[in-house]
Amino acid sequence: MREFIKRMIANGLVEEISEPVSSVYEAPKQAYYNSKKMLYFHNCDGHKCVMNTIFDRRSLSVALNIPEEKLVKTLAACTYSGKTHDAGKLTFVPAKLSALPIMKHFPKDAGRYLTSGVVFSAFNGVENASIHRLEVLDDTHLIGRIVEGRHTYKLLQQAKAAGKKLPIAITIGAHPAVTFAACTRVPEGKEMAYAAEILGKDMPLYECPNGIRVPDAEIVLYGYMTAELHEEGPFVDISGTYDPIRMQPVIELEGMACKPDFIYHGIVPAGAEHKMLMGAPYEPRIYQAAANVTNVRDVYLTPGGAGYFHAVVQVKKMTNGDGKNVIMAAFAAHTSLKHVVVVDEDINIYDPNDVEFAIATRVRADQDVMIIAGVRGSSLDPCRIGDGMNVKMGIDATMELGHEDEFIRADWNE
Ligand SMILES: C/C(=C\C(=O)O)CCOP(=O)(O)O
Ligand SMILES: [Mn+2]
Repeated sequence: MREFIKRMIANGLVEEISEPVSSVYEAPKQAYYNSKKMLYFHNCDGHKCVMNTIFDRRSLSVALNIPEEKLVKTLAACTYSGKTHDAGKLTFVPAKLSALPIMKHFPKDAGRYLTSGVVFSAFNGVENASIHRLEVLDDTHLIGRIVEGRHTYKLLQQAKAAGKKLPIAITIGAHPAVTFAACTRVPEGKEMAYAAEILGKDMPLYECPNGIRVPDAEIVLYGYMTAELHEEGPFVDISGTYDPIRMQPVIELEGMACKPDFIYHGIVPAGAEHKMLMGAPYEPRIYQAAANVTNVRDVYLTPGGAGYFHAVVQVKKMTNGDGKNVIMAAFAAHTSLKHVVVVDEDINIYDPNDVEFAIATRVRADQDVMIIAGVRGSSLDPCRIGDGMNVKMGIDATMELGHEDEFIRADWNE
């Protein structure tokens, strides 16, 4: 993380704040409304703290060391083949969460939450790394929002079936490539191979006393995810609305390892960094899936769709009907996607007005709109049915092949 912060400072992308700021509401509120730079607080409850580490495509480009215009294509070409190596054991002291500036973000949140923690877990030789929001219960206990059906949930179910607790470790302030990889739905066990491939180097992993391996980070916690359930939430999540109370697994912490003068990383829910980390990792995945259907040019998860629920896919169709297959490919690649629009190469997918132009002039709703009911969506969608069922919509806003002249906008370069 520190090398990345130095590069962001060198790029003029960091605002350093020396005035004292509270971890309760003040720091999150500043990050929410001041999202054009990384915020580096030098006194957040007396600690160093960064927020908005990745807040737009330029900062993502700096973090991953990939030119901005090549991000989606470069990441889509990854094969999750990076190498890691064991680099020894970490030294821990007893866990004490109150020693960290863990933030309370919104007034009706249930309490303080770790929001940048990458949870590493392993069971029967299968490893996983994913970000989970973690509510603070006391100095040594957290409650994790562990979404049903995802990798961590599956490993916990296996541990419980074997009458065991799931060994876990949590990193705070790892390299952004680690966080980005942990936010990506990659094949089981491949998150750190993806991060190492992005970084272009063999990545050291350090062993915790419970056997879990973690990359370098400012703070490392280790312990066990248990079968015990506790109320978790309410909590403002990606949509900016309060996600409701659910019964979720309790995590019991044993140890904590902090770098001297550690830098804490906080992510304000529904802020720019949250939207980038929830959405950008899915763009290469949708790109890969759409590339199996037709010529795909680019993919964008839009901020208006909370960076997570809406995508625009830009293609050069080979045959009529490709648009509908791209819609289905996008929904398969990102199962929390709710609405997707497929457009041609002449549409600027980063300009909502241009996308709207395509919808306004190239869509006949009786033939170009695909409605899918009874499908699993995101548990974070306030209009979900139950805890995740939903209705999805795809819009094929591409021109009819052979009739492009009727749709292309006039200009003076003809
Ligand atoms: C709860 C989740 C993310 C967060 O807390 O920001 C994951 C949501 O997973 P879905 O599959 O979209 O329900
Ligand atoms: Mn995973």
